[in-house]
Amino acid sequence: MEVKKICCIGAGYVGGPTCSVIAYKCPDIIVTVVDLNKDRINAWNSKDLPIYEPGLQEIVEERRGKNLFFSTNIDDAIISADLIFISVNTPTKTYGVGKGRAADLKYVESCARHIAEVATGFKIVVEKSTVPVRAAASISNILSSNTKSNSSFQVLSNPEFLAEGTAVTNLIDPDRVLIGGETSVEGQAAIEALSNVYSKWVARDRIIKTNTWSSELSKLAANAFLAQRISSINSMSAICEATGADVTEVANAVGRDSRIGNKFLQASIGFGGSCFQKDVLNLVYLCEALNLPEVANYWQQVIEINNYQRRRFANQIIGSLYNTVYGKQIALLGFAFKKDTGDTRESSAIYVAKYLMDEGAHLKIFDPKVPRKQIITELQHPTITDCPEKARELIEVSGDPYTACAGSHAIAVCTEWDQFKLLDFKKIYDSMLKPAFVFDGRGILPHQKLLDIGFKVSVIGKHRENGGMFKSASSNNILLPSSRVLP
Ligand SMILES: NC(=O)C1=CN([C@@H]2O[C@H](COP(=O)(O)OP(=O)(O)OC[C@H]3O[C@@H](n4cnc5c(N)ncnc54)[C@H](O)[C@@H]3O)[C@@H](O)[C@H]2O)C=CC1
Ligand SMILES: O=C(O)[C@H]1O[C@H](OP(=O)(O)OP(=O)(O)OC[C@H]2O[C@@H](n3ccc(=O)[nH]c3=O)[C@H](O)[C@@H]2O)[C@H](O)[C@@H](O)[C@@H]1O
Repeated sequence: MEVKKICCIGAGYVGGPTCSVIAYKCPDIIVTVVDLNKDRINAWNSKDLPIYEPGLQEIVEERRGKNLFFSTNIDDAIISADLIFISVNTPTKTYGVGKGRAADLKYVESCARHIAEVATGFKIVVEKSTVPVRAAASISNILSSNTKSNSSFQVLSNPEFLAEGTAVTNLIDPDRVLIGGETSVEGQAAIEALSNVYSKWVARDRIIKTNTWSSELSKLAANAFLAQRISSINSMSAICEATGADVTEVANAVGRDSRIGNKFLQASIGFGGSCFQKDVLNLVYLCEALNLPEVANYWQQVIEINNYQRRRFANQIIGSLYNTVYGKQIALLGFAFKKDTGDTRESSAIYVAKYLMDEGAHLKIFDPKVPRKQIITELQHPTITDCPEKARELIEVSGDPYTACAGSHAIAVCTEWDQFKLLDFKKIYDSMLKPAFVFDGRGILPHQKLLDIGFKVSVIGKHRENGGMFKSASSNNILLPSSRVLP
């Protein structure tokens, strides 16, 4: 079977870029991305796309109106498609059984019911969303229980591995494309049909074909392994700060072992983003449901270290500012969960801000891509504060980094935006209260230059000595106090 028309339900961070790239690489396929959210669809049809991804605007503008369409007419798109991607959100459940851990599949289920209701003829339904193992069985079940006499379905798993900020390059040149399906003849034919779409631009040997459950589990496993690496290096950063080691040197030495590899070893204030925490928790819940408590505990530790790292960074700031930040002004540089995106979902900056606000600090926040309203909404969320009015009084969103830093006691770098490396730090130093502190939670700033200017600098994973006070190799500028004294 040849796929000629694709419908994608869910015009989010995955559905939008993935289908734009399919439309770009397959001009003969008509791709329609649909969503219940009118504003989002309007934005996809405008100059201001709803998400920022380098290179995406050009691709959308090249194909939109030709073979790429964004619409709220979900029924029509389902009816005319040969292949339907389900690319809706699968957040952590906030209610009922599995609250705080299990994936909430209500949006996936509602898509399956919608497809069953309106589809006619044969459709390949592709699970693009990240789901627990065996979710495809539920989709199949809903589809087959509601099938009209003239419709039939094959369900595939085709998880997405793109990372935000590099979505377009990841989609154009993926490490692999994973397609899981039934081992039956019909299942294999459906796998082949989807594989033929990707093979228009992805080498055949990069398209991995597996059974459905392996595909679903591989997605959770990949995110768990990536998150585990970050928690591993962050756990090392704590040891580095308490000894004479430097986490950058350790990461380099460890990563040069080709069996380990050098990627994803950047110590930080903890991983953020909509998926790592959600998917690891999803895995933990799955293990518990499968009565595998030891495995569940193992993966739970990845989350515990991440929470610890966020808290540790905030505690370092508070400790260094003479154990109180009450009424003090702290500039947060960066609020997105990583550079090159405006996405703040589960950003570690939110938690650092929360811990500082809990101590009464005033925050001046600057991020090059996150709108002011979004920052305020995140910090007034009920999971972050029980008093939104008070939180509002403690937050000021600045339009540029210099305004954020002026009059501050300290700067905390929360996101690794390249532009922060090139700031005029002398100008910033002159505008701050003294002693002027910098807490580099991403290890990106020119530290020696900052020390030479007169800043007190603390870098995640860099050595503290003499009762926890830092000394630079070439200056006497004393940095972070810590809670412990070296033996
Ligand atoms: N954000 C990322 O970088 C990645 C996300 N994923 C996975 O992809 C899935 C989607 O994630 P995002 O795109 O980030 O989510 P998102 O929240 O940005 O987009 C999901 C969209 O689905 C729409 N939607 C929900 N139910 C619907 C329904 N019944 N009919 C029509 N539209 C509906 C929502 O309105 C929303 O616009 C999740 O399972 C996520 O875990 C996988 C890889 C990367
Ligand atoms: O399923 C998903 O949603 C996606 O999750 C991640 O992508 P993403 O969250 O967009 O971004 P990453 O580059 O993985 O960064 C995640 C977080 O880890 C942090 N990080 C990353 C790398 C590192 O060395 N250190 C570190 O702290 C980042 O700053 C960020 O907060 C995975 O990289 C993608 O493969 C996956 O498809």
